[in-house]
Amino acid sequence: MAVVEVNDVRKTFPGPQGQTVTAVDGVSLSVEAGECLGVIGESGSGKSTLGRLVLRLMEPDSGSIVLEGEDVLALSRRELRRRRRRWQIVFQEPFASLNPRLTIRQIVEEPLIVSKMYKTRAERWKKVARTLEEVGLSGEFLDRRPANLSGGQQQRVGIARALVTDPTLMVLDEPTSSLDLTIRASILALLADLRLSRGLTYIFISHDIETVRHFCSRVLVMRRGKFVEIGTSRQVLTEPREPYTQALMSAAMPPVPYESAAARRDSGREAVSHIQVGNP
Ligand SMILES: Nc1ncnc2c1ncn2[C@@H]1O[C@H](COP(=O)(O)OP(=O)(O)OP(=O)(O)O)[C@@H](O)[C@H]1O
Repeated sequence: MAVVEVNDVRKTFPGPQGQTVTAVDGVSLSVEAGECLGVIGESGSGKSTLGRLVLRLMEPDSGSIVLEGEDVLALSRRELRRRRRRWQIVFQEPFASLNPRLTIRQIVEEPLIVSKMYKTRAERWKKVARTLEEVGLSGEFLDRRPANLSGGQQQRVGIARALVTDPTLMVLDEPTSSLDLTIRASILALLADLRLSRGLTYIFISHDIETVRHFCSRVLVMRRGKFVEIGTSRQVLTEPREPYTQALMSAAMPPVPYESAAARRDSGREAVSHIQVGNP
């Protein structure tokens, strides 16, 4: 079943000199349950705008967006708020996306309050602690504030905040690009494990072609708001049809190694040799 069906979506913004910037220009895509679709393209190609449109965090000018069979654009604000718990986002800059005045417990609890998932605070706090544990943060983090955490820990909180409402779909908007290389690997390993253990569907937005190659089964290439090509990562990133994709690839960075727990189990190795999957 397709979790995401986007058809001919378009979004314009007023530009700085009074002109119109077309950020997303007639893009269509679909994502199957449990799949990870990578979205790549150079800076300004419309990837983040597309990610926000899919979750209706901004309104498209035209097109249709269907999530889990629901016409998202037909939902009232109230209905959308209720459904939001199933469709979440993880942002690029964890610190900027976390309210510095709140404790980690309050930050991760907030989506539960908004979605009215639990009746009592005790139930919510239990769920918050369980979710933080799932992303590798122990109870000692509950009463800390974002500024007292490392970048990797902050992004784990960002992931916990998205995960706490038990979503089916997560848009990951460059979730590791602000992090150091080794920390990046451990966050990617966490995201890969969560996808398998929870059966999550991901839209993974990234500049980093090698990460997308390892992380996603299919990839969509965008240029200046437009769809360039889509296909399996193997096909698009080994034998790209479009010259633009070839050009992107020739500017690509070396790979970030990571290994999911499932891959480690499958290969009979629990410990990871080339990266630290810890709690940076
Ligand atoms: N809120 C906004 N107001 C005006 N213009 C915007 C807004 N958001 C995005 N844009 C413009 O839309 C275009 C696409 O931006 P977008 O951030 O979606 O691209 P991107 O591929 O995600 O880039 P990056 O990789 O740098 O994050 C850019 O020209 C950008 O300047």
